[in-house]
Formats: sequence, C-alpha cells, structure tokens
Amino acid sequence: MNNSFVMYRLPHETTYTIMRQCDGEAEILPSYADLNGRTGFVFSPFMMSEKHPLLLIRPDETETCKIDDCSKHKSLAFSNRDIDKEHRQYKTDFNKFHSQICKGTFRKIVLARNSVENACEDITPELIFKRACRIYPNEFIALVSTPYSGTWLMATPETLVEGHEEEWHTVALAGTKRIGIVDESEVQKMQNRNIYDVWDEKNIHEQQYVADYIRERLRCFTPKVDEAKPQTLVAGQLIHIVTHFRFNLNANAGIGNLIKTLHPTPAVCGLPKEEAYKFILDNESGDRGYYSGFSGPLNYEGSTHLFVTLRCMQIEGRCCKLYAGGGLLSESEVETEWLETEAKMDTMRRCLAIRRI
Ligand SMILES: C=C(O[C@@H]1C=C(C(=O)O)C=C[C@H]1O)C(=O)O
Repeated sequence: MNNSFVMYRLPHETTYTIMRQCDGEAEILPSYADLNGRTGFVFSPFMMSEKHPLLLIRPDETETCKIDDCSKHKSLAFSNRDIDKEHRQYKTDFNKFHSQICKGTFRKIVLARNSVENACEDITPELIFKRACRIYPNEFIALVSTPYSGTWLMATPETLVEGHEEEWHTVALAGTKRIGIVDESEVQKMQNRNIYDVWDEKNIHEQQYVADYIRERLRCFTPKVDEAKPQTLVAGQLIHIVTHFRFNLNANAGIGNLIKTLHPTPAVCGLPKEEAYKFILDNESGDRGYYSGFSGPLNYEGSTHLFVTLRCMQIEGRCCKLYAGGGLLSESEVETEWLETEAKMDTMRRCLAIRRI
C-alpha cells in the first residue's frame, strides 16, 4: 500500500493533477543538487534535516481532473484556540528578533508562527483542496502527502522558480496589506497602479531587499536577466509587491544548483542570509517543518513550477496547523506584524470556513 501522492492545481488552470508513486515511498534526496535532471513532485522543508527531508514523489501514475463543485459543506472546521497565549508567545519572539535588527545583526528577518484549528469530523483533505481551488483561482494549490512529511495543503502566491528549456522566471515578493475580497477587474486595476500610490516606504523597502538579493543571485547563473518594474500582486484577500525576473538557464546549469543559491530567499528568511537562517532555526519558538520550503512539479511534461510553501497548513486527523510569517525591519511594530500573520493565516481559514465556538 503506497502513501505518497500529491494533488495540485497550477495558477489560472481549470484542471488539477493527481500524481501517485506506486512503488515504494517518496524518495529522500540528500541535497538540492540531487534535483538536477530529475522528474517528479518536489516537497522541500525550510531546512533539510532527518526529521524534515527533501522529498521527490515519482509520477508513476498521473491523472488530470476537472474541479467539481463542493459547495454543499458550509463549515469545515471550528475554532477554540487560545489566542491570548499565541499572542503572548508571538510578542516574546518578536522582541527577540526585533532587538537583533535594532542591534544591526540583521537588515531584515522573517518571524513565523503557527496556530491550530479543528476540522469537522466528516471533512477530508481532498474536500478542503477543492474548496481552495475554487476560492483562489490565481494561486498554486497543492495537497501533498508522504509518510515522511505528513499531509500539507497550501494556496501560495509565490513562485520560487518556473520554466522550461531555456526560459525561466522567478519573483521577488514582499510587503503585505489586507484588502478584502475583490473581483477580477479590481485585480487588474490594482496591478496597474503606481506602487508609490499603493504602498508606504517600509513595504517598498522590504521588497527591495528581496529584489536586490534575487538579482544578485541570478547574476551568478546567467548574464542576461530581464527585470520588470515592481507591481502590486493580489493574493486572495491580500496584496503584495512583486518584481518579475525572466532569464535564460543553460541546460547544464542545473535547477538544483539554482535552487541552492536562491532558497531561502529574504521573503521567508533574512539578510545576511546564513546568519538569519541560523538565528531563525535556533530562536523561533515553533518548528517550520515544510512551511517556507518549496513545492511543485519538477521537469514534469517538460516544465517546472516550484512555489514557496506559504499560506499552508499541516493536516493531522482533525488538527489543522496553520503557518504564517512576516518580514521585520527596524521600523516594524508588534501589533501590525501580528495582524499580518493573522491575515495570512486567514487564507487557509477561509478554506476551512471556520465557525467560532
Ligand atoms: C512569509 C510569508 O509571506 C512572505 C512574506 C511577506 C511579507 O513579509 O510581507 C509577503 C509575501 C511572502 O513573500 C507568509 O505568507 O507566511
């Protein structure tokens, strides 16, 4: 009996793919470089370890399906979390992280947390996946399950790297504001507005750090990088600032090598990178697991679509553990940052249609 499978829907697609490994379980890869030349679905944690290995699901069996309607369930979960306790823990973590920025150890660092919600008894992860597909047509939706990682669901707006043959694309994404539900015409309008009319200096600054990092890292790989002007990107009920980078990747360059250079970007980690990476692993009160790692089809039918695992949760029976984080700069304030993590977690809460008790 095999347990490793994934269901995923690429942004803007009307069908989803089911990929199953029929022989054995997902393969554990020792390093990013081992992704070079491979095919399948990649599931990578924030930091590779024995507990959270880098995984590749082999596409032994695949199926393309239409997203059917699943609107008959009104509420899929209920909430009885201790919000005061979560808030206190977040404040402690925030002070620890923020003081390091004030001391000058980091220019930027991302602080994350998690929160548990309870699914109703008769709810299956597949049903939540289909709801996510319907609510978020522009995001990457995936439900991944392996014995090593457990079961995760995501609705993420952030591309890590995608492309085929020599044509590749990545983004620098950061800055967050809640806007509520908007229709497709408002999405277009929002994208076309001058970012200086939409965003304050702190958010622009925060995103520039990510763009500078991506530009610099890509230059080590390829001489020709095409960088667009920063724009506003709508992600569910939130907006972010995005810079698109298009570049050529030589077939010998190796996607695994590129990933090693990029991951984790300052959108989920910090600057300087190695110091921030270590500080997060040593000091964040929760374990990130696969949150803020990356996922997606690798070299499948000739294309790669890897996304940063954000707006996600781990599903264990009825327990749904939601994850979110946000970039801190010296001017960050604890209440604003807390609300930002709440707003990001609401992406998954909407899929669960939570009833408060
Ligand atoms: C870290 C998350 O999101 C990332 C951090 C952002 C920010 O700090 O403003 C915005 C988008 C993402 O790049 C998350 O969703 O948990």
